[in-house]
Order: sequence, then C-alpha cells, then structure tokens
Amino acid sequence: MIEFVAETGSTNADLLARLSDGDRVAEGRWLVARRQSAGRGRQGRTWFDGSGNFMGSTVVHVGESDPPAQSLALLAGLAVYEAVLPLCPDPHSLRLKWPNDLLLGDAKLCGILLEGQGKAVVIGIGVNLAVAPDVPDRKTIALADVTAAPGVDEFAGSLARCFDRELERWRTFGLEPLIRRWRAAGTREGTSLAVHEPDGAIASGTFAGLDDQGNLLLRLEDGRLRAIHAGDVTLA
Ligand SMILES: O=C(O)CCCC[C@@H]1SC[C@@H]2NC(=O)N[C@@H]21
Repeated sequence: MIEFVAETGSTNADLLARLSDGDRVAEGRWLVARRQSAGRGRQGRTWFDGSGNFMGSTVVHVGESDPPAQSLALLAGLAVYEAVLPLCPDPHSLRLKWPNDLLLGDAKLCGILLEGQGKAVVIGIGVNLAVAPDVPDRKTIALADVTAAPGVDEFAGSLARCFDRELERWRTFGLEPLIRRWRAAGTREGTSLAVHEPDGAIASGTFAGLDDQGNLLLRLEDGRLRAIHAGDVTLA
C-alpha cells in the first residue's frame, strides 16, 4: 500500500516516529511525500526537495533467519536500479555505486538512507525524476534530463513492486545471488575511487568488487585488498 502525502518534514522521520509510537508499520507499506521540508541525506546531509521527484520510505522487519540488515542497502539499490532501468535511453549508463547510490553516467540520480530502530529498518529513497539539485562539488542529474520521466505516482508503483520482489528473493535465496546481481549492475571493477571513511581517513585505490558480506573491496596502490564496511565513495 502506498500512502501519498502533500508535504512532510521527512518520510524517514515519519516512519521512525510511527515505529516508536508502537505502530508496527507493515512491510510493503510506503509513505511518499510530494514535498519534504527537512529531507535527510546520508552522513547528516540534507536531501533536496524537488517537486516532481520521488521521495519515499518503507520498512523492513529483519527476522532471525534473514541475511544481515546491512545488506538491505544493496537490496534497496538493486530495487531502484530495476525500477529505473527500463526508463533509461542508455541502460549501460546506469550504475550502482557502493553502498547505495544510483548514478546515471557519472552523476547522482538517486540516494538511499537506511535508519534502524530495533529490528526494523526504515529505507528512504530519493530519485531525481524531474529535477536535479545544484550541489557544490557533486554531479547530479534528473531522469527528465535524458528522457520523458514518469510522474511520482507511476514511479512509486513500479518501485514498490521491484522492492517487494527483491525482498522476497533476499529472504528466499540469501545474499549470494543479491551480491552477484549487484556486481553486474555496479561500478565496473578497476575503476579508481576514494573512500571517505567514518573516522575521516581517505583510502584510495581501485574497485575490486564486493566480498561475500557485501563489503566493498578496495585494491590499494600496493596491491593489497582491503574490505571497507562503511564510508562515502567518490569515483575518480
Ligand atoms: O544522502 C543520500 O544519498 C540519501 C538520500 C535519501 C533521501 C530520501 S528522500 C525520502 C527519504 N526521506 C528522507 O528524509 N530521506 C530519504
């Protein structure tokens, strides 16, 4: 079920508040805002409020036998990738960037923010359907820059279907096929990148894929391989 609201602060904050008020918020339920006055991005950044863009959140309740909760970042990325791919005039230009951005060419089209509350994970997704923000030092793009972009309602329906399908596969088949499919849709191996780690350190190297837990593998300049568990990646 998709609930549309004309305006709110942040759909992620709203679902977290409902969870802390004791509302279970069923899986498959989405809250989609036409405008957000306090959209949240990763690492404390704000998320641009673009009219005509998709801004919505859903919840996953992680069970005992589910794969690790952090792999939901990869799942969400793949769901958006699947929803956007049929709309792209040049499908090869659409690529996932670890952990959970979607790029069109070298510019950001979509961002995903996961916020946990107990065993529940709120997954917020922002897709620049109509308009891309102007962000200093970051390239951004909207789908409308390259094609006739769908409206928010239509896109919300197809994203919800893709997300449900990925969630079922994740529960049924586990991490291995998810990681394999993510790698096929992700940054090409050998691409130079810099990882801005949570402690402020910056590690440089080339992308060497993902390990079997979904961590980024960075090939360092001295040839060693390092698994990165968290960070912000920029492609060189
Ligand atoms: O920084 C990022 O790349 C993640 C951005 C996530 C934005 C979405 S828009 C819907 C949901 N509500 C929020 O406040 N943030 C997420």
